[in-house]
Amino acid sequence: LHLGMFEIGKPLGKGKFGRVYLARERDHGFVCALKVLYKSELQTARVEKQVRREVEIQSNLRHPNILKLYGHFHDSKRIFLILEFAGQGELYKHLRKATRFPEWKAAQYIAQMASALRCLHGKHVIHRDIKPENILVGIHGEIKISDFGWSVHAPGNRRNTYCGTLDYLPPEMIVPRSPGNSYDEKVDLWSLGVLTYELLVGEAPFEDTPVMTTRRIARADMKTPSFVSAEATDLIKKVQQHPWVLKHCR
Ligand SMILES: CC(C)CCNC(=O)Cn1cc(-c2ccc3c(-c4nc5ccccc5[nH]4)n[nH]c3c2)cn1
Repeated sequence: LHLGMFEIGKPLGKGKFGRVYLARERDHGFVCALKVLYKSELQTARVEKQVRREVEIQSNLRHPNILKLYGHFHDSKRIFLILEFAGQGELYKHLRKATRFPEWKAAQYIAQMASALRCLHGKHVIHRDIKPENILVGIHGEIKISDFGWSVHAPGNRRNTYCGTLDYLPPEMIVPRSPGNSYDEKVDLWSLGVLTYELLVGEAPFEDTPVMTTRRIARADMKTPSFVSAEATDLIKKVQQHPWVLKHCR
């Protein structure tokens, strides 16, 4: 595998590290998303180990709703990741355009997410960063979880710092808890509840100032608009009321 094998097309987006380009493999015309990471940048940010872990995690996952990492190679300065090309791009762009999705569409997306999470958790991988920005849409409208930058092999502990939106953080990653500070795959289920709400309502359930968001998450203080069906409200509440979640909130 080397760069010369690929024709590089338009930029597809900018991750926290490096850029992603549409690319086509010359010999067979295979279309993919080629992500370029600069070794110097990864060293400065001291994330080489995390990138190696993410590559190892993503390379071993085979699921229609998890973005595939086909392979990787590097030259003196850069690391190249050969990622699956998602034909319909980023989910959050579709969400912002539509404001909110009809229930049949949100329900299909959540079912696909639940299936992908069963696969991840089956391999004791916690994603920890489920949010619309990390979900892509394939050519047939199916969703693809991406960006395992924060995934860890369960059980995780809270010492890993976390940056990014608070909206999706579950209580136990916010509220100081009993010693041991470990949490498990259920953090992704909390985020799945938040994602369900956001797909149906168009904004996150605890969206507020950072301080208020933190407080509202810890109290599971959220209101669901009347246009959300009783069944969907029940599902979101079920995640909030789940004995495991409540136990960890006190
Ligand atoms: C090892 C680690 C640091 C990297 C592994 N994880 C990732 O690279 C996560 N990641 C995936 C992407 C990404 C971004 C955009 C796309 C696209 C895509 N398809 C599009 C269609 C229309 C418009 C925009 C599109 N972007 N397909 N596959 C992608 C993959 C960016 N970062």
